[in-house]
Amino acid sequence: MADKEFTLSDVSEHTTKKDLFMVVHDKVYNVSGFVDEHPGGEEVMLDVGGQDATEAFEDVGHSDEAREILEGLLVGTLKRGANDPPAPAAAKSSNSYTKTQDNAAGLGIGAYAMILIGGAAAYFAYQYMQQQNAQS
Ligand code: HEM
Repeated sequence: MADKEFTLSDVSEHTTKKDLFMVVHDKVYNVSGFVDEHPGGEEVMLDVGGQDATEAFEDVGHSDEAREILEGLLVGTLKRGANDPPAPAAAKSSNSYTKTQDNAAGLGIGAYAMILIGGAAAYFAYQYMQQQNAQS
């Protein structure tokens, strides 16, 4: 069922709360069962129902958990016709947001490593000096 192909006009026929489809990154999702549970409210889901919701979905910077839920709602792929608008550009806001977090974490680990290495170097230098003093 998940490899079924839909056109944008097929998707646009599912716009009610009980029968709601949306497109995210050229995949078609049946979100009817999830509308009531959506933490962002049903209003926004109904707004993009039957349409390409890629930008709306990415603009919010949804979590990985949200993406997992999305996978469970997959019903098929979008077949773009010659007259259809092109696919929106690949994820931007949410990705750069996660990347910033990754970088911050990376820096954090780097900083800890510096402190550890610096501490160890100071310790050995101190030991060395003690030895020198003891010899003289
Ligand atoms: C099937 C598609 C969608 C799924 C599975 C989904 C799932 C979720 C989940 C799990 C959250 C909680 C926060 C997080 O984990 O990121 C969330 C929050 C939110 N979603 Fe969605 N979402 C979908 C579509 C949309 C769309 C199309 C819009 C918008 C226009 C939207 C707007 C929001 C907003 C504004 C929040 C933040 C709510 C808050 O923090 O108060 N979502 N969504």
